[in-house]
Amino acid sequence: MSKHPIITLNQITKVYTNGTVALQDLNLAIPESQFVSLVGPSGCGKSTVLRLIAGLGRTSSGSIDWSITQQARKLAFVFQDAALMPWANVRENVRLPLKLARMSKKDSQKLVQETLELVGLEGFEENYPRQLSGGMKMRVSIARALVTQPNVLLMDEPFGALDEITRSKLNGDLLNLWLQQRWTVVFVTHNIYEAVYLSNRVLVMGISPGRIVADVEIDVPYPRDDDFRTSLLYNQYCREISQHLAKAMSFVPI
Ligand SMILES: Nc1ncnc2c1ncn2[C@@H]1O[C@H](COP(=O)(O)OP(=O)(O)OP(=O)(O)O)[C@@H](O)[C@H]1O
Repeated sequence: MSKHPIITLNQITKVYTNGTVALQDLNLAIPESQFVSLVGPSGCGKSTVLRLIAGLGRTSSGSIDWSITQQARKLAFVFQDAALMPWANVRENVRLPLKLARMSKKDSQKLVQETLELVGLEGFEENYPRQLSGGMKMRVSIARALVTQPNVLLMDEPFGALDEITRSKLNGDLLNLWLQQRWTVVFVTHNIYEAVYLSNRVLVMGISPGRIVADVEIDVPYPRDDDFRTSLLYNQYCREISQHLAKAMSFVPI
């Protein structure tokens, strides 16, 4: 993994028009190909960080610097809600961003099929969203992001609505894909175990104002498997992050 930052957030403050200070003086450098997770109490500004990186909304002060040109930047977003078009089958749902980019059906065909195979959706091309489980819908949503061949993947609690077994399977599959493709990933989750399993680095955010309170490197080689999930080291990382989180949460009125 390159240590060279692809994205640098410099002294970012974000105040929404209603006066909410979502982020204050946030500094963060994300190396190319890093898998970084953001965890923190509800309202600490995790989604705001993702949106600002995506260019959806302006910073109130500070800057976001990229080491690659705007043209070379290919960002894709995955949300918790798969937000599929109910009237279109899997293939057409995945083709949507290419269609919006005015790529012809013929040109997009191979790319769509390759992406469907990559995420394990071969054989489901003709299915409609109502015929798919929650996990399969999320696979379609991921495929729709990957079909654009991004170099930065922004994921906002993508597996938050899934049951544990499905989440665990998708975690493993996502890691395998990342190992092949090495996008830079910024992953928001409320789940510490998921964050530790997936990431090179876990950032714990605090609230009022939103800021980074801990930056923990998960110094464990990939591929990571079930042995890692049951290891002492894994539990130590989870405990360390949980303690940072508890401290951050102690300032949250419940
Ligand atoms: N468009 C907006 N206008 C005003 N306030 C907003 C807006 N979007 C977010 N906020 C506020 O900014 C703060 C940070 O919100 P954000 O959604 O980034 O937090 P989060 O950590 O992602 O929360 P959650 O874990 O609940 O999704 C919250 O207080 C939220 O209410």
